[in-house]
This record gives sequence, structure tokens and C-alpha cells, in this order.
Amino acid sequence: MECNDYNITRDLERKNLNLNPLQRGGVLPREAREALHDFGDGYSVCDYCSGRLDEIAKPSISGFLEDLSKFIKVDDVRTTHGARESKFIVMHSICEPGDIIVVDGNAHYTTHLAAERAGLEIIEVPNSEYPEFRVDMDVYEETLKNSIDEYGEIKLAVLTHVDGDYGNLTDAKSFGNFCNKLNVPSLLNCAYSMGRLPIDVNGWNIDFVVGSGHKSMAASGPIGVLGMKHEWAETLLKRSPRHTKKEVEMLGCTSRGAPIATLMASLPHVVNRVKNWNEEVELSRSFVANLEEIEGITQLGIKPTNHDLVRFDTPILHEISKIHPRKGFFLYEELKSRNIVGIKRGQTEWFKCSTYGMSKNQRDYIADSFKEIVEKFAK
Ligand SMILES: Cc1ncc(COP(=O)(O)O)c(C=O)c1O
Repeated sequence: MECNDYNITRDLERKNLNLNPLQRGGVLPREAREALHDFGDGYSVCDYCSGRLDEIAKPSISGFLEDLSKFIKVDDVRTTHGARESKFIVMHSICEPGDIIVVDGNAHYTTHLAAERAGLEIIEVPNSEYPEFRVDMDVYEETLKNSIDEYGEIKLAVLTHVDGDYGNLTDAKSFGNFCNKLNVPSLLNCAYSMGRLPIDVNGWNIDFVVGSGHKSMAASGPIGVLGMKHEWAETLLKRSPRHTKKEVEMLGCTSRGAPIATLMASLPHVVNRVKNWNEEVELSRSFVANLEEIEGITQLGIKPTNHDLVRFDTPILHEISKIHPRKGFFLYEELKSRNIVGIKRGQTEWFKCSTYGMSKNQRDYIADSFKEIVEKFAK
């Protein structure tokens, strides 16, 4: 048989500035690229395994997990295949089909799918809607209390720490505290925060935390993080009666090759970059201010932004698309010709983007490019 040409090349990141929020936090530092090369073979971390992934000493996965738990200030931690798998593991371990959970109105679709896969019913905490789409902790607490009154028991409360639509940062500490007071286990989804900004799971009184290595921790995908208060370890990390070393929810072992090797190699880099989070936010705010100098471009979500992921309403770009011969494709093509990618082809009414990790000059160049494009075509 002759195989098709799969077109496995990727010049996007090397040649262009990529604004896709999904891509910015997963860029590998040099040391992780080297690990990727060394650990590219299938079960590459399993040469010296004596039965459990988290106990492997060479490479030191056990040492890495110890550092990771200190980094996010949590008692017990495991790697999974992604934030979504981590959420599912929690739901599957502590809930029964038919149970009810409460979830914030900005939750990622993978939170919903994890709940559906576990057979759970979802009660949603509404966000504040246009233009902020804020998840208010008073509204969350009230919804949780009402749900307990109505249904008796709520098995889990889930909060998206930073959502993927507006980049709104929520108040994790307040969430952890009222969940604790109401006796409802809490899960914080840190896919867009762990690896970008400081996380303090124990300080925030959170039961479960999930993170995404490929989204925010400079790792090759797929790899996720699952952290928990020690009191949950017996439930979540229960062992198989037949294969007594193996943890059932991990199906014995999770990531066992390049994804975990790159996550490990990147941890020192990630620990360091988190220290610069305030500067990142400042740079993100000034990028927003620059773009908002264009009449017809407005940031949505909480203002000023507290994150690098930002969403803009862009009626001016939509107006241009109505008169431009390339219609909605003009924006993508104009940006691409300036080596800027990551805004979806054909999209002009709004877009979300991130400049995480870019220099001030690069961010200014991007904002100037938008200004130039609007000046070129706006009537
Ligand atoms: C808020 C949020 N949670 C979870 C995920 C999924 O992460 P993963 O790919 O690690 O499952 C995403 C991905 O976009 C996300 O934005």
C-alpha cells in the first residue's frame, strides 16, 4: 500500500507570530525540545519502571511530581492525558450516574462532556452576560445554596479559573471557602492558569485542581495535571485488587513518553515564568489599549483584563468584510502577509487572541498592523 502525503510540516510558529490563545502557553523552551528528541520513542520513560509511572526514578518522575505539587501547593498530584481527563477522573470517582453537580456559566465544553460521560446532571451558574460575562462568586454561592435546598446533595462544584472565551479570572479563594462551608467538594479548572500564573490550591481551600500541560505548561500534548487534597487520595487513587500496584482511574499508567518528558523538562522554565505574571498582565493590558485606539474594536470580558487571552468585538472589521473583494477572508490574508496568524480564516465580527510570551515590540507590531489594515480599507 502507498500512503498519502500527510503534509507533516509546521512552519506556523517559527515563521509567524501566532495569536491563537490555544497555542501560546504550550510553546516548548529549548530544554523541552531536546527532551522531545530524546524521549520521542513510544514508552520512552518506562525503561526503569518497577510497576507505577509516578514512582519511576529514571527519569525522575517521582521527583518531578514532588516539585509539581509544591509548585501548585497541593497535597497529591498525578499526570493525566489532559485537563478534560482529569475532570472526568474526579467526576467518575466521586459521583454516581444521576448525581447533580454545579458548574460556572463560562465552563469549557470539556467540563460538560466529562459530566455527560460520567452520567451527571449539570446546574449552571449564570454569568453576567454582555459585555463582561463575569462569573460572580456571590451568584455562584447563591446558586449552590439554592441547589442544595432543592436537590439535597450537590456532589461537586466546578469553577473555571480562567475561561477560554473571555479570559476572565475568577476568585478561586472565595469559591474554595464557600464550597468548604457548604460541604461541597470543589474542583478548579486551571487549564488557562496553571503554568501561567501562581496557583495555591491549599491556600484557596480547593479539593481538586486540574491543569493542561499542552495549553499552559510548555509541554507537548496531550498531558494534564490532576491535584487533590490528601483526604481524596484514597478514593481517586484507589488500587486494583488484581493488579495491586496499579491505580484504577489512571488505567495503570497515563502519559508514558514525550508529553511527560517535555512537561518535566519545562517545569523549571514554567516555575520561573510564573514569577513574571504581573508583567504579562501589564503587557496584555497595553496591547488591549493599543487595539482599542481603533474605532470599532472593543475588548469584552472584565476590564481591565487580568489575563493574556482577550476577546474583542470588531464591528469595523466586519464592515470592511462587506465591501472587500475577499469578503471575510481579507483579515486573515492581510495579517498573514505581515506574518501574523492565529485569527480564524473568515472571522471578522469578533476574535479572541493572546500575545502571551511575546516581546513588547512584537505586541506593538501586531497592534500597528491592525491599525494599518483598518486605515487601508475603512471608508
Ligand atoms: C478552560 C479550558 N478548560 C479545559 C480545556 C481542555 O484542556 P485539555 O486539552 O488539556 O483537555 C480547555 C481547552 O481549550 C480550556 O480552555
